[in-house]
Amino acid sequence: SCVHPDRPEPLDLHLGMFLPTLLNQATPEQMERFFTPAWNLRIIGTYAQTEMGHGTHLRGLETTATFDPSTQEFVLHSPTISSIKWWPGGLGKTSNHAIVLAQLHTQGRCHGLHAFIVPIRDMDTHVPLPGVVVGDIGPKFGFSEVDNGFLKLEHVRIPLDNMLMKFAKVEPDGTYVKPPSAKLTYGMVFIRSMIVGQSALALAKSCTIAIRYSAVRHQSELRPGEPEPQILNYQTQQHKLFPVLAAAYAFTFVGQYMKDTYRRISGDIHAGDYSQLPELHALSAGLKAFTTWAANAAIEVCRMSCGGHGYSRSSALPDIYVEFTPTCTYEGENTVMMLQTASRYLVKSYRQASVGQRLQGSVSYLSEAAAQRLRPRPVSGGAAPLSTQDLLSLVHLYQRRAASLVELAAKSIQQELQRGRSQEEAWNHSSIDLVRASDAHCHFVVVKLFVDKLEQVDDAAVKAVLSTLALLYALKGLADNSGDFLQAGLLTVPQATRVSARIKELLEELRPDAVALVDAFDLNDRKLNSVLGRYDGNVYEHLYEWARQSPLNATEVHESFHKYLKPLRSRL
Ligand SMILES: CCCCCCCC(=O)SCCNC(=O)CCNC(=O)[C@H](O)C(C)(C)COP(=O)(O)OP(=O)(O)OC[C@H]1O[C@@H](n2cnc3c(N)ncnc32)[C@H](O)[C@@H]1OP(=O)(O)O
Ligand SMILES: Cc1cc2nc3c(=O)[nH]c(=O)nc-3n(C[C@H](O)[C@H](O)[C@H](O)COP(=O)(O)OP(=O)(O)OC[C@H]3O[C@@H](n4cnc5c(N)ncnc54)[C@H](O)[C@@H]3O)c2cc1C
Repeated sequence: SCVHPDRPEPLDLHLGMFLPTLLNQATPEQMERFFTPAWNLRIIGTYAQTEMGHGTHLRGLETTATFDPSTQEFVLHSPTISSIKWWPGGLGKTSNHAIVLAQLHTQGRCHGLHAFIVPIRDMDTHVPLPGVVVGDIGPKFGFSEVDNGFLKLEHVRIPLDNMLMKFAKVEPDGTYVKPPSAKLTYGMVFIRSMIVGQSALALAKSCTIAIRYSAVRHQSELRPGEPEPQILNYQTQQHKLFPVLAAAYAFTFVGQYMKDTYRRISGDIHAGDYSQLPELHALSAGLKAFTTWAANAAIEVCRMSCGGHGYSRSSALPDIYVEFTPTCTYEGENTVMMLQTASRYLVKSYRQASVGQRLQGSVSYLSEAAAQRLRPRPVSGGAAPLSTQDLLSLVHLYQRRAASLVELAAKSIQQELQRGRSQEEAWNHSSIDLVRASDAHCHFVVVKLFVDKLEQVDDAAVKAVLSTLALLYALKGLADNSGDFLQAGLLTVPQATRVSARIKELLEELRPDAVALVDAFDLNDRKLNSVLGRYDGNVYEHLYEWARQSPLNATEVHESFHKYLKPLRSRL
């Protein structure tokens, strides 16, 4: 539950990053010395990587760890104001240790970022240790339950074996031993993989609340003289909420896939096979960005679809938004993650496929596209016939859109180079296309995984309704991104018109099952914590009860009347 907290907590980083980083990067001796007491909450730790001046650019982090062979110690230091560690969760007041990422200096050379366990508070008194200046960074957009903190280290000494040495090592004489792969020290793949499941949970909660409320809320007049209809009967309300419902199912399946893939590949890595790490990094970075951006926007759609009561904290939707939205920033800012997937994986794979290499994994379609490019194009050149009913043909359409946008980005870089720009400038001047390519690749992966999952469903009725959701997810994505498909020659204007008509039919088909489909998430009232989303639908009575509990209603006449209003009146 540590990486799927219902509400942010000060121990999230201890459970979600400090312990997993020890598991991934500590030696057996260090596990003994640190993991056991950390598991028993004697040691409470955080993951202190980001500094005031750098969060994204890891190579730019300034904190130093300089090895002193005369005392067999590292000296940890924050050399500048911008090097002060800034943001780590639980750092301000809760943690007594931190895994500090610092530039390792030994024998006069810098060997880049490595992880060090630094005690920061006395284990008994909790007073900051000598050379440690630590505190909370102040109020934030949300996460008020978490003491995100700052940490300034003033020549703090720690023993040699406080550096996490499962991969890289420093010998007692200061000799640096390289890790088997420089990429192993990056980490963060675990949390990014878990965040995909968090996106699914945020969507499931939000659409459960909004769809249940839309089934009990009656408003306006559909047919003159008839009773006010459920707002869920309005086509616009269905058009807002049913694609979110479909995405909640889609991301649930992607979250499971991401977790399984993380487990499989990290197992290989522990066995010394690093070959799949690039795929895991690219997939976790891209899907973390894709699903959090989509979920972030969808939570707001759900809130606004509940009208005024959606803006009340009683709906829980404001809290879901405030707690979810930083996932677009932390654990790798989304744009940067999309660029990683494109530049470090998709374009590299495109170039390998272009010289005939057979690709594996989620980019195997780029080999197919490369082979296609070598075959003579059909004279018609037009878009293939479009079936708005056949899921496999829609998966293929998404695959071709992704291949087309990866090619467009790769060609943009080529054109920029031909204009005489440097490598770096050529990439920067193609970064909008690179992000679009990553987005299209991730979208294809999500649609494909959704359709693949249907093959595992035995119950015919369940398979039918999930297929309707998958169709809606795929066609809505097609409609929302019709420009990409039209530009790639994968869609014609008449076909786009048919897609819009089919979406309306699907909304109508889903209407009878909508409430059952959110009940199927099985999110109990305690977990939802929402008056609007109550399972019993008894909203108004509980809304009134909730309001009466407001602290402002503790007295009939609030003290502000006597303190401010009355004196003000007497002066007018
Ligand atoms: C409960 C939990 C709540 C969560 C609270 C939030 C916690 C946090 O936010 S912790 C801090 C998160 N911070 C980040 O994620 C930092 C994001 N920035 C980065 O990851 C890096 O700066 C990055 C990747 C963008 C660029 O790094 P840089 O050193 O320039 O690497 P770059 O040159 O792009 O790539 C070098 C190689 O490493 C690979 N690589 C990069 N990152 C990774 C990784 N994480 N894993 C594996 N490989 C990686 C690249 O694919 C590339 O491989 P190749 O050489 O084969 O192409
Ligand atoms: C709630 C919360 C909790 C956090 N918890 C932790 C924690 O526990 N531990 C920890 O170490 N950190 C933590 N962080 C910090 C977080 O990891 C960083 O904020 C995040 O990595 C983004 O880095 P930054 O803040 O420097 O933003 P920047 O990288 O400065 O981003 C600002 C803008 O610059 C753009 N940009 C940056 N680089 C590039 C590029 N190469 N190409 C194109 N555009 C670029 C970004 O897209 C963005 O639009 C937390 C942050 C938040 C909000």
